[in-house]
Amino acid sequence: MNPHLQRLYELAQAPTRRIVGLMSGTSLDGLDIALCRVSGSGPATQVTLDAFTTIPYDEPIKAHIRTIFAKDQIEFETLCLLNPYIGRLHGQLILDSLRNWNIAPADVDLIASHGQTVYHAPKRQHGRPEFPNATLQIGDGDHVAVTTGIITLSDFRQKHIAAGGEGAPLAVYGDYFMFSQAGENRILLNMGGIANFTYLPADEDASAVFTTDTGPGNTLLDACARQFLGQPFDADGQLAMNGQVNRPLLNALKNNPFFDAPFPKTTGPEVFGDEYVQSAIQRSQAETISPADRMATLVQFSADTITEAIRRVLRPGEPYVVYMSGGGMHNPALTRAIQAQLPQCRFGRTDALGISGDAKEAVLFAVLANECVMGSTTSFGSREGVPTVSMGKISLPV
Ligand SMILES: Nc1ncnc2c1ncn2[C@@H]1O[C@H](COP(=O)(O)OP(=O)(O)OP(=O)(O)O)[C@@H](O)[C@H]1O
Ligand SMILES: CC(=O)N[C@H]1[C@@H]2OC[C@@H](O2)[C@@H](O)[C@@H]1O[C@H](C)C(=O)O
Repeated sequence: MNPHLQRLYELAQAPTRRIVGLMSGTSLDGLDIALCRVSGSGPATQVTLDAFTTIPYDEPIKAHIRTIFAKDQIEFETLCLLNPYIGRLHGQLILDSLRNWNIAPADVDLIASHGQTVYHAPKRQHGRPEFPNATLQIGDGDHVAVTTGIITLSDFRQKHIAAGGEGAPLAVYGDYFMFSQAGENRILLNMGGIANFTYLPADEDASAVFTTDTGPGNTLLDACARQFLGQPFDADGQLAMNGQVNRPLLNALKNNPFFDAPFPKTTGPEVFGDEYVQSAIQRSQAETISPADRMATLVQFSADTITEAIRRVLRPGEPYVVYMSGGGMHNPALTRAIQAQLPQCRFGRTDALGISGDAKEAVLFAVLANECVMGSTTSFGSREGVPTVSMGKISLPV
C-alpha cells in the first residue's frame, strides 16, 4: 500500500489532525497561512489556531496574476505557467513559515490549499445555458505536496459545483461547525475583496443556514486607492472619511440585478471591477468628483449592499450579533457605515469566538480538508447552493 494512503487512514482515526490552511483571495494582497489543530468533524469540529501569518505577494507576482485575473481574454501561456508557479510558491512560503514557527514539516499532517481564484463564472453571470456554473483556482496541489513533502488537499470548489453549487461561498461549512451557538442569532460577515455573510439562527437549524456573497467588499476601494493614492488600500479609511457620498453615482452603482437575486449567490471582480465603476461614473455624470468623494461613495456602495442583504434575514424585534472578519473590518469608514445601518445588531469580530478575523478563511479550508479525510457530510437540507458533499482533491508528495 502507498504509505501516504496508510497515513491518511491513520489520520482519519487520530483524535487530532494538524492542518495548514491556506487562502489567497480576491484582494491579491498575499497568502494567508493558518496552522490549525482540528479534532472531530461536522458540528462536533473543534479548531485551535496555533499560528497565523499573511505573507504579502511581491509586486512582480501581483503584476503577473493581474495579467490574467478576472479577465475575459488572457494570454494562455501565462495561465499555464502560473499554475505550477503559484503551487511551488505557496509550498515554499509554507516551508518558510513552518521554519519561523519551529515546526518540522513532518509534524504537519495535511495542507489545505485554496489556490488563487483567477476567474469565477456562475451561470447567472455567464448567461450561456449550455454551460454549468464554473470557477477556476490555480496553484496546483501536486506542486504544493511535492515542494513541502506534506499530503495536500486542494481545488475544493470544483466538487461543490459538481454537486450543484456555484463553487462558493464555502464559508457556510466552516462557520456552521465552528461558530453556530444555540440561543444567539449570529451573522458572520466577511469583508474581503468580495463580501459575504453566513446566517446562523439561534435554533441551530442546519437547513436554514447559508452563506451568500453580497457584492463588493474592498475590491473597488483598493482599485481606487491604487489609482489616486498609489497605495494598495486606503489605510484606515482616511481618504473615504474626507469625502462626501455622491448620490447619483451611488444609485448608478447599485443598479444591478445581482443585488435582487435570491440567496445564496456568488459574484466576483469579473462583474464588480474597474469597468463597472467607469460605466456608473459615465451614467451618473460623476467624472469630475474628487478622489475622496469617489472613495466615500464606493465605501457607501459596499456598506449599503452588505446591510441591505443582511436586513433580508433579520426578523423584526429579534437581537442579532454580527461577527466581522476579513481585511475590511480594519477599515473604519466601512465598518461605521455598516453599523449605522443595522441598529438591531451588536457588532464584534470573530476573534471574540476564538478565531482571528484575519485567519478565518484560511481556517475554513483546514476544516474542509478535515471533513474530506473524516468522510463526514452534514446535510444543510435541500437548499440550492449548499450541497451535501465533501470537497478537496488529494495530492501525495511522492
Ligand atoms: N488598515 C486597513 N485600512 C483599510 N483597509 C484595510 C486595512 N487592512 C486591510 N484592509 C483591507 O483588507 C484587504 C485585504 O482583505 P482580505 O485579506 O480579507 O482579502 P482577501 O482574502 O483577498 O479577500 P476574499 O475574501 O475576497 O478572498 C486589503 O486589500 C484592504 O482593502
Ligand atoms: C470564487 C472565489 O474565490 N470566491 C471567494 C471570494 O472571496 C470572498 C467571496 O468571493 C467568497 O465567495 C469566496 O471565498 C470564501 C472563502 C468562500 O468560499 O466562502
